[in-house]
Amino acid sequence: MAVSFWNNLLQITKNRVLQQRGVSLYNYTHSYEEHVIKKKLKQFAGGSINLSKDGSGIGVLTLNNPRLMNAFTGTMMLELQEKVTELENWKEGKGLIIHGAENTFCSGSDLNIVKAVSLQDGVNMCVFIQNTLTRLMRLPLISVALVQGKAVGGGAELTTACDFRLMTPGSEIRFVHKLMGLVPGWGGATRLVQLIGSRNALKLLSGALKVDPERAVRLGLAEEILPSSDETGSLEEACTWLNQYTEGPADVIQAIKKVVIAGRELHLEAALREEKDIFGTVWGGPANVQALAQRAKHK
Ligand SMILES: CCCC(=O)SCCNC(=O)CCNC(=O)[C@H](O)C(C)(C)COP(=O)(O)OP(=O)(O)OC[C@H]1O[C@@H](n2cnc3c(N)ncnc32)[C@H](O)[C@@H]1OP(=O)(O)O
Repeated sequence: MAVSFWNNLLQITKNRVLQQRGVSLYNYTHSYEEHVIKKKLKQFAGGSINLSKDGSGIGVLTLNNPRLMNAFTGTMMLELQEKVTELENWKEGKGLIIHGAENTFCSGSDLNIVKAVSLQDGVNMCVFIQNTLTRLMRLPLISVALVQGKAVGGGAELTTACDFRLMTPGSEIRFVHKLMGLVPGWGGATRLVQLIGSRNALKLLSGALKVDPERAVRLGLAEEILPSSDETGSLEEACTWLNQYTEGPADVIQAIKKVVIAGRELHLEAALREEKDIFGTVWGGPANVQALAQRAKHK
């Protein structure tokens, strides 16, 4: 009885800590020191991560390294962390679309890094980006990966850190890790299992299968296949798709995403408590007061 009480308390505390923004799963006891790996990542420069935020609360994050099919260089990993921090603090934000420049999504880690770094640095880079993608997944924004062209390796992993995936005709998601003698390390395997179940995840990873849009929809990995395959058209279509979920005040949309994160990540009792706390942030708020004053009916 006493043991289960303490275990429960430990679990709740752990979950609370993990839910806090910017808190890493790893620290120096895991031989992980963020400032050391950041210095290393600076040595692998190239490409950029661009963020544009519009007045309606939709952000567009562009992976921009088209010469290498938008592979992640070290400086892009650093920039992604900065943009995630900016998005965590975006009070007016409601939604986020992640896409790649020049009509392809992302080919994972820059292979020049993979070739150059030691085992310890490789693992620490993996920790760095896993932390960033965990924070991305927990953003209080509704996020969409717009998959055009190819999402390969770490690029496939990145798609799983978004709430939804929309694919254009002819695009493909492929976990090629096995062919590289690797397994996912950016959190992609864990998230894939949560998204499509362990049997399907095992098939995609062990077969390094090419997942076309039709298969992705069948597996529940993608929501929809967009009609356009051109860059501008598909971005507009992704925005329109997202708008149906982001209509309304930012504080309410953010609260909705937060209760879903709590339900997904916490044990039942902790999730219920968290839900109550989040409820308390919108009760009596402007949107609530206005809806009551208008005697809103929902026919
Ligand atoms: C835990 C992290 C795991 C990882 O992410 S490990 C990395 C996994 N990714 C890969 O192995 C991708 C290797 N690349 C490919 O398979 C193909 O390039 C890919 C993405 C299917 C695209 O094929 P194509 O459309 O035919 O284009 P292509 O091969 O001509 O590529 C254009 C140029 O981009 C380069 N490129 C593509 N992905 C890269 C990468 N990840 N790192 C470094 N360079 C990369 C490619 O070498 C080519 O350059 P070049 O024209 O030969 O000089």
